[in-house]
Amino acid sequence: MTVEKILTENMDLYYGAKQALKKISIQIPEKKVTAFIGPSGCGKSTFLRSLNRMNDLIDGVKIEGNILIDGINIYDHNIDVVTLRKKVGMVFQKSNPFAKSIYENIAYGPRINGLKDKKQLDEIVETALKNAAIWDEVKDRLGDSALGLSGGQQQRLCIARTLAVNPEIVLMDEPASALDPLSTSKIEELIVQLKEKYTIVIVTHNMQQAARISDNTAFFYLGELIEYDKTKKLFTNPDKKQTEDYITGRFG
Ligand SMILES: Nc1ncnc2c1ncn2[C@@H]1O[C@H](COP(=O)(O)OP(=O)(O)OP(=O)(O)O)[C@@H](O)[C@H]1O
Repeated sequence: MTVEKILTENMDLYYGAKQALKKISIQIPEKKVTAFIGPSGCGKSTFLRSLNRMNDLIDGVKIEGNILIDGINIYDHNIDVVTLRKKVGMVFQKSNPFAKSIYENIAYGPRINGLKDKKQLDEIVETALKNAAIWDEVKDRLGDSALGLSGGQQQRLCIARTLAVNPEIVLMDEPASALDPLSTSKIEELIVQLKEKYTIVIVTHNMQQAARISDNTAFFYLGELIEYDKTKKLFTNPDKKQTEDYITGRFG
């Protein structure tokens, strides 16, 4: 049975006077990978960022409609955004490790949440690095700078850093687009493993990637959600002509 984790109803988003998202209604299931695809500028990242209120940081953004996570409207006035962002973590296109050791990158989040016990921190660091499939590559050099890792390793480190604060949802904005094919396939394998424990929502420009790793795919175009279905169905037998034109490479 699939359990709904995220639900939006008639969500509109404006940057000043410009409407970037129009009446987005979607149900995103728990512990699955959901991919957002569509041409550049169609609103995928904007929508993704709305799911942990990252757009709050941009002046002039206005949101209407509902965004519910576990049935709770995340834009309610009594929502604590810091707690929300712990529950809904985010990984960006460009890996952004801190200029600190590998260990400190992972321990940072739990520490600012008040954890001081060295043994517990060690355990969290190890588990997060294992869950992000990078432990074996770094276990003998946890004290080295994270900046000495390869691009693909840095991205898995950033995923580990996100996992270390125990999120339930991980939002990923083109997490592999800056990586070589081998690192990309490692990230893809990792994403498929992560859905055992986490709800994953990923923006990708790469349709093959969406087809390989996601359970459900949403196709956005000009700020609208055109079609949303099981990935297999959407890529083999889409209902809408615009979806078909996009996935067959006729535009975008
Ligand atoms: N901070 C901002 N201020 C004003 N307009 C913005 C801002 N961020 C995005 N937009 C606009 O909102 C629309 C949607 O952009 P968004 O980045 O969400 O699209 P996208 O589908 O993720 O594109 P890409 O695939 O190129 O990243 C675009 O027209 C963009 O110019």
